[in-house]
Parts: sequence; structure tokens; C-alpha cells
Amino acid sequence: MASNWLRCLSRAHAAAAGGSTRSLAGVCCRRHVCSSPSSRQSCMSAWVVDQYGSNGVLRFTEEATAPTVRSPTELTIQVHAASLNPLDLAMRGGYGAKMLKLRRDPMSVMDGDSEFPVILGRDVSGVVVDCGAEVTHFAPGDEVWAAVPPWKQGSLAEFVTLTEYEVSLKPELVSHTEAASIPYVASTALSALVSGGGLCRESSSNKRVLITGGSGGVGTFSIQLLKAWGAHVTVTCSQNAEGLVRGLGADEVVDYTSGDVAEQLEMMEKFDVILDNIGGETEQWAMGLLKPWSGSKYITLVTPLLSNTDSLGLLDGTVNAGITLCTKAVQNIISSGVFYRWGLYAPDGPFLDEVRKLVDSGKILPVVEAQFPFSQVPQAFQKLELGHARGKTVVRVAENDTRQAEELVQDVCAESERGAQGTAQQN
Ligand SMILES: NC(=O)C1=CN([C@@H]2O[C@H](COP(=O)(O)OP(=O)(O)OC[C@H]3O[C@@H](n4cnc5c(N)ncnc54)[C@H](OP(=O)(O)O)[C@@H]3O)[C@@H](O)[C@H]2O)C=CC1
Repeated sequence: MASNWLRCLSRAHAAAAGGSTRSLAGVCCRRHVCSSPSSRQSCMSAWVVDQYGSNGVLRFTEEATAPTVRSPTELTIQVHAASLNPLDLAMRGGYGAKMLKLRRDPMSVMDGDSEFPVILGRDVSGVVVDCGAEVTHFAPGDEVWAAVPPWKQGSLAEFVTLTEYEVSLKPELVSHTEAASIPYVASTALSALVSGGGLCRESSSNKRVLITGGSGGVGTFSIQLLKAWGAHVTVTCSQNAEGLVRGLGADEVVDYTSGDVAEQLEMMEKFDVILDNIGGETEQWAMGLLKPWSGSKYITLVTPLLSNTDSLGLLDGTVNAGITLCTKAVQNIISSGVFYRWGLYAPDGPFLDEVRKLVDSGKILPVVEAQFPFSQVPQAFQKLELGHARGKTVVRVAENDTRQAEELVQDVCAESERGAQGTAQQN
């Protein structure tokens, strides 16, 4: 399998506009453009879905279209590890399809009207293999991590292409497998806590923050981030997750499985910020836990935006979601002076730069609950479907990082030399 995709990648590099990109090939040999039109088609191994549904729709292929750098600010990453999020399960079933299709790059959609095959996977840790001419912060060979926006082809594949702004240098002190557990939950938590909650390193000291669902991917990251920023953190989780969240720094833990969680929380001092990873009924009792008339904020990650556009269509769904948000925001500000907000994932490489520093200084630890080889992506999805996450589920896409990187360079060199000899003979 490895030699197959390496060969494919070398063609991808060769087919890219000659001299307009910097790639691993360029490290050791001159780029060439293949003469045969068919050889311009590049391919890679990936798990794709050709229709929405349950786990059976996941299909492994060695013939997925390999992404190439098409704009000067893009770069291609060889994926070493990816991780799964609840969004992958939902997207496998078609969640958000209408809205995401609208945002998809038309160039990445093979059949003009269909988004299939879709590649899932929102986290990547890997190595840059190709850069557009205007990429300034990265070069081929750099180890990077990123959260892949849901409207782009994902990381359950050997290569992924992103814009420079979405990418950040990977922390040095953790493996690719560990690094891949962080970007998507970090980007979501940062967007929710900073943009929605008004928190940051300078302003969080002694702020009282409640995190519901603290034992999952977003929760385990958020606890550590907020503790690094000096906040006081209370967490709700199952009884058997208490050790985990306390180990990550939670000051107070409420077991939601032992009686009325709202009652237990009402006995505590009120909160400045609530990050709600659970939604549903939580929203109803959580508002009363916030300090009234003091700028306190409730941010929920469980929003109806995409499900509304799925069921009502793009326009009606967006309008409906907007009305819901505005109504709740107005009601809460009028009744108790509390800000009601939705937290949404936002791609942000510079945010991840900050997280890298916290990981490399040991203030944020990756929480990898389960690991699967690339051949067992369906099993990884089954694990996720069981729920009760304790951190993240990671897929090791490149099993032997060093060997594959060396093979990549050798293969590209060999093919380039063969191309150069062929040209010399013709001349
Ligand atoms: N709006 C956006 O852009 C984004 C939204 N999200 C959403 O945020 C939510 C959290 O994401 P993520 O952390 O990755 O999810 P996970 O599945 O990783 O974690 C959920 C955690 O919540 C725990 N849990 C379940 N029910 C309760 C409850 N009633 N009270 C307290 N804890 C509970 C689960 O463990 P147990 O069941 O054992 O208690 C599990 O540990 C998801 O709904 C996700 O879809 C995530 C990212 C982006």
C-alpha cells in the first residue's frame, strides 16, 4: 500500500504547476511534469463515504483523489494521525450536509452536483509535503497539526490540504498520535470560551467556570486550558470519570448520575461562565446558576443550526436558528442580565500556536482514550458510538512515520530521475 500511495503522491507533485510550489521533492531533485494526461491523476488511500448512513457506509479505497495545492496559500500535509469527534458520527449520517455542501470548494467536488465521496476526520497531525508559493510560515518537512474545517475533505486519508491560516506547528514534546487528539476540541473550546465567554489568559484568574460534560473531548481540554489561565473550574461528569477530571485540574466535581445535578450545583457559589457540552434540558436549569447582572455568560456547543438547515432548508433553517438564538439571548439579558450564546468551532492556526506552548510546557496533556490503526477506522467509529468518552479516540494513519517519510523522498527522487533521463533521451 505504501509504495502505491507514494507513487501517487510523486505524480501529484509532478502535476502541480512546475516551480510554483515547494515540496519534499524539491529538497533533493528537480520537479517534472508528467507528459501522459492519465498520470496527472493522483491518488491516495482513504476512508470515504459515498452515501450517508451507519457504519456500513465507510469504505476503504486506495484510489481516492489526492489533494493538491491549488492556491498560493495552501499546503498539503501527510497525515500521521487523525482523531474522531462526535461530528464525524453525525456527518457520516448526513448531519449538516446542506450547509456544508454550500461551503465546499467546488474544485474538490468531483461530480459537479454531488459532494461524494466525502472524507471524514477533523483533526490532523502530520508533516508538510507541499506548499503554495505564498506560504510563509511553513516549509516541506515541518511537523504540523490542524483542525480540518467540516466543509473540507478530512484527515482519514493519507493527505489533506489546508490553508496556511488553519495550520500550526505541532508541539514538539508529544507524538503525532497524542497531538491529533487536540486541534478540533481546542479550536472549539477556544472559540467558545474566548469569543463567547470573553475569557483569555489575562482575564480568567479566579473566574468561576462550570463545564458540563467535562469528561469528553472538549471537556478534558477545556478544564486544562482554564486551569492554565487561573480560573476556578467546576465540572459535571459521571462518577467513574471523577478521577480523570480531578487529575486534569478540576476544582469541584459534581456526579450527574447521583441525584439531581441542578440541585447540587445550586448549593455552590454562582458562576461567571458556563460552557455547556450537553445541551437539552441542561440549558433550562443552567441559567439560574450564573451570577445575575454581572456580565456572566452561558455558551452552549449543542446548537440547532445545522439540524435546522438539514430539515428546513438553507434559508428557512438559518432564519429559524437565528430567531431561536435572538429570542433566547433577549429573554436572558432582560430577565437576569445573563448573555446567552452559541459556541461554534472556528478554524484558527494562531489559536493553536497558543495551545502548542501550553502543551510543550506540560500545562495541557493530550487525553487519548483509545487508538486504532488506519485499517480499523470502522472499529474506531463503533467505539465512538458507544458514547461515554473519556478524552479522545485517535486513528494512527501512518504506522511508521520515519520509514514512510524516507520512502516518500526516495520515491519522488527516483521518479524524477527517470523523468529526467527520458527527457534527455528524447533530446
Ligand atoms: N458547536 C460546535 O461547533 C461543536 C459542538 N460540539 C458538541 O459538543 C458536545 C461535546 O463534544 P465532545 O466533548 O467532543 O463530546 P464527547 O462525546 O467526547 O463527550 C461527551 C461527554 O459527556 C459525558 N456526558 C454525557 N451525558 C452527560 C450529562 N448529562 N452530564 C454530564 N456529562 C455527560 C459523556 O460521558 P458519560 O456519558 O459517561 O457521562 C462524555 O464524557 C457534543 O455534543 C458535540 O457534538 C463539539 C465540537 C464543536
